This record gives sequence, structure tokens and C-alpha cells, in this order.
Amino acid sequence: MTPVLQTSHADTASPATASSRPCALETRGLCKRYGAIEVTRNVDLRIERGARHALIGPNGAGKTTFVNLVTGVVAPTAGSIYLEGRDVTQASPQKRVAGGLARTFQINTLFTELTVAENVAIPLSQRMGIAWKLWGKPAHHAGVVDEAAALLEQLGLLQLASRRVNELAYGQRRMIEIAIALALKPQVLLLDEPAAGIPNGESGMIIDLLERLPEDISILFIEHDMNLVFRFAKKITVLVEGSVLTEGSPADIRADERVRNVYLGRRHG
Ligand SMILES: Nc1ncnc2c1ncn2[C@@H]1O[C@H](COP(=O)(O)OP(=O)(O)OP(=O)(O)O)[C@@H](O)[C@H]1O
Repeated sequence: MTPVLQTSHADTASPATASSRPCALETRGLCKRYGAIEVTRNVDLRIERGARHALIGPNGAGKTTFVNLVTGVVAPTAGSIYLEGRDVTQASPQKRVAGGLARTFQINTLFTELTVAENVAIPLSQRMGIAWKLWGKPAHHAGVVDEAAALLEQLGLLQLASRRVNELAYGQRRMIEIAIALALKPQVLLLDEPAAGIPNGESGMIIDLLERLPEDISILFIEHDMNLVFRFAKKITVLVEGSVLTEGSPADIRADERVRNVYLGRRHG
């Protein structure tokens, strides 16, 4: 079934036609400038439904800024952002979350004194409109408890449910952050360096988790760990100095000499 497009202006609508569904997330001509510094330069990016799309690039390329623009934390200097075909360029971060966009952060944002189940219960209860019942007795609402357990089980994390976050290894904490983002039931999930800080050789646990994510969720992830990128991504966009250098399949990107020179060459010799 073709969904009704609810774009705010016909002339700025996502370029989906009546016969095609809009893509999950799209930016058109996105720009961000801080004074004289152009951090995001005319970025056109399409995240297809069900995508496993990586955004890579050297340090300072503008990857996190791009995520901040898409989530509404930072306002663009120019350009448009479409979520499921709707122009959300002016929408608040909260409206974008309500519209199906969730993200994780590079830094840890968990409540470390609470258990894993309680951490997952917070966004679940907010989504279910019962947060007020939880303060003082977190995660004791039957619906929330059941849903938290189901989500953790789906992700292979149920054995951690009753553990306090401050008892967990760093990699386990990163996985709980992904579970929390999923508790918002997003259609589009932005993962900002899901493997950051995880010791070499342990990123496999993140890959295992990512492979368990529901297929219909569209995922854009920023990552420096090339093992993870090339194993998980079906499409890769390379950002350099705020501009898209190129995009394509992992094989295309691997074979692209420009990419090797500006990015992969630097990291992997
Ligand atoms: N608020 C700001 N004011 C000025 N410059 C900024 C601001 N935020 C980011 N920048 C600059 O924008 C550029 C891109 O930063 P950004 O963090 O988006 O890059 P990145 O690709 O995510 O880098 P990394 O891989 O190191 O996380 C950097 O040069 C950074 O210094």
C-alpha cells in the first residue's frame, strides 16, 4: 500500500512519486556552517527502507554533525531533511522521535545505578504513556516488564536484565544503549559509533547484536571499525571535509582508490 505523503510544501516534497514509496530518510542540499567553517556541504543522502547504510570518513569529516542535523539537535544553514517522506527540517528533536527516528550516542547515556531492565523500561514507559507510575518503582508495570523482557530476549540480552549497568563491561553497555533506542520502536535508527571504545576483537558482539535488529528498521551507522562496516553495511557513503566523496556497495568502496587515499589508506596503510 502506498502511504499518503504529508510533506509541508509540494515544491520541497521528497522526490518519491505516487508509484514509489518515499525512502526512510533523505537529506537534500544539507549544509551547516559555523562562522567561516563549512562542516556540512550540500549533502544529499538517501537511506532506503530496511537499509544497512554506513557513513564513514576521516576524523572531522562531519559525520556526527550530520547525525545532529538529522536528529534536530543542530539546525542546518540550508537544505532539507525528510523522514518517511515528511519534511522535518523545522521539527523539534522530540517530534522527530515521535515520527520514528531514534539514535544512539558516542558517549554513554545510561543510568548506571539502575538495572538493564529498568534502563530499558524508561523509554518503553514513556512511549506507552505510563512514565508517571514508574518513578520510585521503576519497571514494575506488567506491560513494561513484559515488553522490556521481550526486547532484551530478541537482542540476545535477556541474561543481563537484572544486572546493574555499573556491573557491566563497556561493550555490554554499548549494546544496552542500542536496546534503549529500539525501545522507542523507531523506523529509522542512527547509530553513532556503536563499537567505539570496545576493545579490538570484541566488536563481534556488536555485529551479532546488529544482525538481530528487525529487518524493517532502516539503519544509518557511523563507524570507524572497518571490520564492522564491511561486514554489516550493504551501502556505504564516504564523507570528506563535509562533502559526499562517493557512495556505493562495500565492494565499490573497497575498490575506490580515492577512498583508500583519503580514508582507508590513512588507517590501514
Ligand atoms: N559547534 C561547533 N562549532 C565549531 N565547529 C564545530 C562544531 N561542531 C563540530 N565542529 C567542527 O566540525 C567538523 C566536523 O566535526 P564532526 O564531529 O561532525 O566530525 P566527525 O566526522 O564526526 O569526526 P570524528 O570521526 O572525529 O567523530 C570538525 O572540524 C569540528 O571541529
